[in-house]
Amino acid sequence: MLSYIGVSKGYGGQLALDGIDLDCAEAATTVLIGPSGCGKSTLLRLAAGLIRADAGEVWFEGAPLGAENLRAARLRMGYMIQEGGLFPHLSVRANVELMARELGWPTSKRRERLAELAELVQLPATLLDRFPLELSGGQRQRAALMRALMLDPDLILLDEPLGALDPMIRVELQRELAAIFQRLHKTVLMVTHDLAEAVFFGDQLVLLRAGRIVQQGSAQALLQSPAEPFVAEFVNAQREPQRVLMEVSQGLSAPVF
Ligand SMILES: Nc1ncnc2c1ncn2[C@@H]1O[C@H](COP(=O)(O)OP(=O)(O)OP(=O)(O)O)[C@@H](O)[C@H]1O
Repeated sequence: MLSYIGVSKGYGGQLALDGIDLDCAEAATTVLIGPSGCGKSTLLRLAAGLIRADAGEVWFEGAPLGAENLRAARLRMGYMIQEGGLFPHLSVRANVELMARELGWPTSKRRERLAELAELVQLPATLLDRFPLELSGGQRQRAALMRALMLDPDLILLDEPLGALDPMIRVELQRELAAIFQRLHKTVLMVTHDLAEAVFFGDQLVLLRAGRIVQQGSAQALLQSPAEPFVAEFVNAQREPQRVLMEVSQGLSAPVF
């Protein structure tokens, strides 16, 4: 569904990604983890076509992403950037409905989808007519998630989607989202700083360091057979590494919080 083939990307002469080869399998969730600045968001931006690789190619649905197919591809992707990226001059409703309006969805269809998504992310209907600055950080994040899901995309790109949520809503939304992704066979590429969340969502975990993939595979492999000392260091730097390890060994039956 989405593949990176020998992808490198630099900003102003500084290499942010260095020869990335990665396959994000269809109907599976791939989670990018790694220290700040290792290139996670850059991988999402490349998939969304916001930036172009200096070397290598990004393939989506069997074709390399390029000027000629980008718009059509983008309509099949939902992308939630870090901090949400809502337009400040538009209400939540207008933000979420933006692309659906542009595509000519009738009002009834837009309203129906909006209500469905508001229920999913537990955003009270009374907040839909507010502007982003009139919401809390967690409410903004939920609105941004609604916008990313509005067109029912095949590929969902999520950059720290649940970071600003309070723990209770976060756990509930994790469960709901994971169930939806699975039920609707969504292909998801997600960034999180939280290893427990990565383990919960990820069919495949990809650990990056300084623009390179250090290890990729199942949570079990990553946690129980680290490819190099850095992997274990990264795991041990988490808030509760033992708990994450224990949950993994018990079969990932529940969110590890
Ligand atoms: N627009 C830009 N101009 C210059 N440098 C950039 C730009 N965007 C990212 N970088 C640099 O590229 C590297 C990778 O950035 P990226 O945002 O992909 O990292 P990240 O892993 O998502 O980090 P974080 O976890 O902190 O969000 C970093 O060193 C960052 O400073």
